[in-house]
Amino acid sequence: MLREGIFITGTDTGVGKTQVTAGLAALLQRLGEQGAAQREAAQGEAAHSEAYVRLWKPVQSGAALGLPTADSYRLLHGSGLAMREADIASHTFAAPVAPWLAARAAGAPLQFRDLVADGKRRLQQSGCLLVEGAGGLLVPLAEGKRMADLAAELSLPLLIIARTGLGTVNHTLLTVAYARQAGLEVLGVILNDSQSGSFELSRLPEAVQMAKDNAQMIEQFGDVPVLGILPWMAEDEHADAAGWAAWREQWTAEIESSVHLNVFYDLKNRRQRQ
Ligand SMILES: Nc1ncnc2c1ncn2[C@@H]1O[C@H](COP(=O)(O)OP(=O)(O)OP(=O)(O)O)[C@@H](O)[C@H]1O
Ligand SMILES: C[C@H](N)[C@@H](CCCCCC(=O)O)NC(=O)O
Ligand SMILES: [Mg+2]
Repeated sequence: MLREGIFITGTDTGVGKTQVTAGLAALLQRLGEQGAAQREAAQGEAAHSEAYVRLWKPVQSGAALGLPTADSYRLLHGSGLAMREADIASHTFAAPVAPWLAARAAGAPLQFRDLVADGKRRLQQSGCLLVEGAGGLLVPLAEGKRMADLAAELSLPLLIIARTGLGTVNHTLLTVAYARQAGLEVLGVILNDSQSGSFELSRLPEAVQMAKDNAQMIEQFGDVPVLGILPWMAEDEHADAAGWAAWREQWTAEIESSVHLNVFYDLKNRRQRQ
């Protein structure tokens, strides 16, 4: 059974939360469908589709619904989930700044209790809710509230996305330390090459070695699992449906071969749905 929900945060904005979340959603949904099809074939029943994964971006800033650069758009097309873009993002603001500020600039301040109620309602629906924050854990979200407060209020464990290169060790250890101080469970870290600028560059032996060394230091000094290291693999925001499907296939294959997925499953505490 997948966990009820996971909060995907990052060591910074632009580290690849959206890209990794979209790929994870596509992969976990496919694995859920494959498992169900196998069980149903074994029981001689017809296969039926179910939502094993759902996506939520509580607040996006620097975006407009329907624009290919919006996180909601990239989450939808990158995952291929059967959701509507407007259902993925609860609030969308134009200003490319922290949600608290973007909402104020739009004259529509965010109410933390409404965000929590929205999250609780979504968690009650079937499937694992993958929640993408904006920026990192301490980004201002609502009056007196930061991104970490939403994860804490919803009792969601964290997945931390971080860069692969120099500087990531400090940023990641700071994020882990703050999360634990705030009482948040950290499932693990994924190092994602969001900066190389070319597929080949990320395969350079020195870059690969640095990512591996960084992963080791993060595990040793942060006492936290690094679940995988993902290479540079650019999306094409302007792709058509077939283009997105082809990208998903490549990106999910990369995630499946590079990331330990065990921590996303909870065999003990979940109610049985099948
Ligand atoms: N593995 C990767 N290969 C190539 N490009 C990547 C990769 N990961 C991320 N990118 C690109 O880097 C940019 C930043 O990534 P992304 O938007 O996913 O970051 P984010 O952490 O979600 O940021 P935000 O805080 O704005 O939500 C995007 O243009 C994205 O397509
Ligand atoms: C505009 C960015 N892309 C992002 C908000 C990042 C806020 C970062 C604030 C900070 O840490 O200085 N918005 C979002 O993820 O919807
Ligand atoms: Mg994002």
